[in-house]
Amino acid sequence: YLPAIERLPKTNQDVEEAIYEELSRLPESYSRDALQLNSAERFLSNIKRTGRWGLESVPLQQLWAEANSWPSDSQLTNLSSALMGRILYSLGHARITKADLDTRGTQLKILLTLMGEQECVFKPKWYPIEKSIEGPVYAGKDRYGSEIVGFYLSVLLDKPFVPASVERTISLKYDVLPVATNRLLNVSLEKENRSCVFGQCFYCSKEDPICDNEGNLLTGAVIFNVRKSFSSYRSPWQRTYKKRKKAAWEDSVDYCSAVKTRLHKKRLLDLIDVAIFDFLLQNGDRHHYETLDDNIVWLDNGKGLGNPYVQHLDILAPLYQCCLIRKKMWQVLLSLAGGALSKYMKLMPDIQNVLTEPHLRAMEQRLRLVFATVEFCKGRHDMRIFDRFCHKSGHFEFAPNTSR
Ligand SMILES: Nc1ncnc2c1ncn2[C@@H]1O[C@H](COP(=O)(O)OP(=O)(O)OP(=O)(O)O)[C@@H](O)[C@H]1O
Repeated sequence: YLPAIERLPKTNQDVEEAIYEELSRLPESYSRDALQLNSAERFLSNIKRTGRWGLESVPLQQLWAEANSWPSDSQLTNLSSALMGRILYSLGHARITKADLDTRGTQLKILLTLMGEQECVFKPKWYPIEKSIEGPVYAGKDRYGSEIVGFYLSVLLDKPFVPASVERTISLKYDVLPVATNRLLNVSLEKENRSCVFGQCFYCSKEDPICDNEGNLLTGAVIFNVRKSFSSYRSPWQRTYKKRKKAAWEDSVDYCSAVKTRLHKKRLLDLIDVAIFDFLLQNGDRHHYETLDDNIVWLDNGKGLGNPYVQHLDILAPLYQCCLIRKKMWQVLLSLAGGALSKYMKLMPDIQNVLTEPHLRAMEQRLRLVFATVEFCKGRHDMRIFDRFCHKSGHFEFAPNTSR
């Protein structure tokens, strides 16, 4: 055996190999029977409260007013609201009264206004859900299902920072173009007798429009548009998006010490929370992050669910380079072990339309990789580092040993 110091990984590749080694001997305790998740149970029972989606009639204006009152310093979405089911139902069914270009971001999206004056973002379905996206983690166009599964995953993680998101099938021909603004009409066309929109964005082109199918229908994600302004920051773990050029974080195992000098601890722990969420979802394109009242909001989750046969462990770099995790996040992750993640994901509304079995299995495997990463950190560092958590005051504290 090498002395401990010589066994310390020198590159990120060594770290990833060490994590896989930990995975191969992950303690049994990480496979214990699934626990009951109170937050998810509450969410599900609220959805079912008044029929499948909460069909009792509440005026739409009142409903949207409620949803718009949620975003604050502690949440974007009130996951325990009794009106949640009704809001999801309305996102999926309320009449579209206006449709406009959404020029934010780099990918095609449409800004819909629903009856009752609620704006939402429509991200279309570009691929069948079974399609595996090859190439780098950021390859391909948005996956609409990733936005929806991202919302459900935020429920399971008890992190209310993802806007409500549902699957919806609309008709460009009958629902959208008749109420479209001129600027949206200007970027629409007819192709082989079907209505299409090519939009206006970095990756938009007339040659690559999104179109109704032969039945004049188009499926996508309808995402509640949060009426707040966010501050945007470059992620310290941003990729270079160039094959031959590595980012600083990819080149050094000790990268986190530099980040710690620039960011306060709460922000760092927030970034680690998001990295875990992104890793589970395989959302590897968080080049920037946005905050509301100093909390990171988990917007733009459309690059997940690309390839269920690849893990992209480097999305977890903030965790394995800093070896810090918020205590609450850790406890929630433990409660998802032993199959609870799959069990609750399968209970989410219409999940089979957006999440395939291979993707769900991949999420389970990634959860185990998160556990293996924590085991790696425990082996490499003093256990107290891993046990650190953050008080509201922003100071690190040492918690009692939480090993299982
Ligand atoms: N549901 C929403 N509520 C409020 N703002 C939103 C919402 N969705 C997107 N935005 C805003 O629009 C911006 C662009 O959206 P998004 O990141 O989803 O698009 P994108 O095309 O994937 O962008 P990029 O390619 O730059 O990642 C976000 O950074 C955010 O500021």
